Amino acid sequence: MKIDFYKYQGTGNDFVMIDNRTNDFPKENTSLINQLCDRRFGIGADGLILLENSDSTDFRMVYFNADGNESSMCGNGGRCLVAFANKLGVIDESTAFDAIDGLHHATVNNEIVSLQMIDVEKVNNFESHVFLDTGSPHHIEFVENVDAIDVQTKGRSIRNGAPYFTEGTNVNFSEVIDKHTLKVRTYERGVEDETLSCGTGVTAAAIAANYEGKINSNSVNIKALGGDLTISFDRNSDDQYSNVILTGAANFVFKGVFEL
Ligand SMILES: N[C@@H](CCC[C@H](N)C(=O)O)C(=O)O
Repeated sequence: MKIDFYKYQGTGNDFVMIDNRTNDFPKENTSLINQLCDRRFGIGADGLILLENSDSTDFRMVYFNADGNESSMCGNGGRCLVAFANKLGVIDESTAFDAIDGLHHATVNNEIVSLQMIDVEKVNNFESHVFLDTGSPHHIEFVENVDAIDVQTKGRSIRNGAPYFTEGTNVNFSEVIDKHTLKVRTYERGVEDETLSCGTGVTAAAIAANYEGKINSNSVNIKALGGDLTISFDRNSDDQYSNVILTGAANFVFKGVFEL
């Protein structure tokens, strides 16, 4: 069987996209997904995303990390999937779709996608870090010089250590550039490496910075290794945030076919 795929990237976080409205793709085949995402033996990507039919919205997002396992929400992947749905003609400029963490609204215009993320219900503040869930779990540490951090080594040890253990977490290191701007680097669970950008991660870093009073605005500019993003939000009460919108470029790279 031949399967068409499309490669997309959102600020350097890259994905294999498959239109699975026919349900032909064998999504229980973890080693196949892992191999398709492999940068030497496959197409190469941080994750693989299926666009599937939904009963109540325009489409459903099914996300797999590069290790082949289905995982929690991917913000950059969601933005890329919206651009893909637009390219396929499934949606026009605005959409509502289902993902593992619930309903998402989004708009796409000239490859710029704004994606509404889930509301944040709780921000857990510790002496050395902040932990919160923006659709995926994120540990955030604020540092003086993020370029000097060994994200691979430090991120991996935090991801596997207490209190996260086998379920793990994504790990973000963030430097405050000014009252509106953060630089963020992320070690991603399931990719088990630093990625060039992580949508749910930069969203978590922006909210953590607002919560800790490190930024004083409800619109935050993010500098990730792979490009720039913005996050806006409303702070409803002490640690509850809604209307969280992640905006940035989501670009088609190339398309191809593989054979099963
Ligand atoms: N790259 C993503 C996050 C993907 C999920 C993560 N690796 C996990 O398993 O928690 C993003 O852009 O949010």
